[in-house]
Amino acid sequence: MAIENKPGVEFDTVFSRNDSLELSSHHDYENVQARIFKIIVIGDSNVGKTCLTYRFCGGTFLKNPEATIGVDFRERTLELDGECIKLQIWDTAGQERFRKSMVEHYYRSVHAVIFVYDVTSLPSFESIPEWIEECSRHSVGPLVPRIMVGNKCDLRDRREVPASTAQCLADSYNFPLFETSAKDPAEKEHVDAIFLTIAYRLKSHKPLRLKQLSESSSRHLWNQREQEAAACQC
Ligand SMILES: Nc1nc2c(ncn2[C@@H]2O[C@H](COP(=O)(O)OP(=O)(O)OP(=O)(O)O)[C@@H](O)[C@H]2O)c(=O)[nH]1
Ligand SMILES: [Mg+2]
Repeated sequence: MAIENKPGVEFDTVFSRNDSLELSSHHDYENVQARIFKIIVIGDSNVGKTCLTYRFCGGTFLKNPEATIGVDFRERTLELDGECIKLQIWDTAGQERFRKSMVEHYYRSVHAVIFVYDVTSLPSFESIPEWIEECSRHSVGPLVPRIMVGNKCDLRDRREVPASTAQCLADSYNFPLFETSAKDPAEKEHVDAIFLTIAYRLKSHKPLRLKQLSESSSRHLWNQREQEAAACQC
């Protein structure tokens, strides 16, 4: 469950000048040096972090997701204005017992942070300041872009968090706010747009170079072992 990088799950995406979106599995990036950016997705359990990241990287709504243990990795390569950029997305566990040994790894060398709450769960929204604090405690610099996402907008009659309240909180931190649904197919392009907003902001930032990819991959393997060990109750 730890490393998800199956063929067919990662999509290459080309953005033309007018930003219209085109998914393609035929682009050959093998010989292209992609800049790699690490994005972590944080928030209470059950808010839809896994479904959102799966929607972005896999293109579909993931039915019956299990609670994330430690972290799941997904990635998607984008071509922005002719430049190849790889977003390496860390889908973190919301449940304390599944994240405690991993927290240091989540925040290390992160390039952007997405805080997710569920618009139908006031407690998940009220937790956002704690997640923001945790992020700051782990020395994530002020220049690292942060955004807030309210998920499950499709459940209109169950909404507990008014958009205006969420906007006030986002404004108080100076974060952009997006509301969306990982489930509603009509929101698919909006989910893409959220990650695209981050990608454009990161384009001018210092990248994690390819050289570091192998180091980072071995860390993932190590993390996987650590998760397995943590999950073992014996
Ligand atoms: N209606 C609706 N349900 C959603 C949406 N996104 C996720 N869900 C449901 O919410 C539940 C939790 O989704 P996950 O993506 O596993 O939540 P998570 O934040 O990854 O949870 P942890 O891994 O425990 O931290 C699942 O039953 C999903 O089907 C959405 O946009 N709309
Ligand atoms: Mg999850």
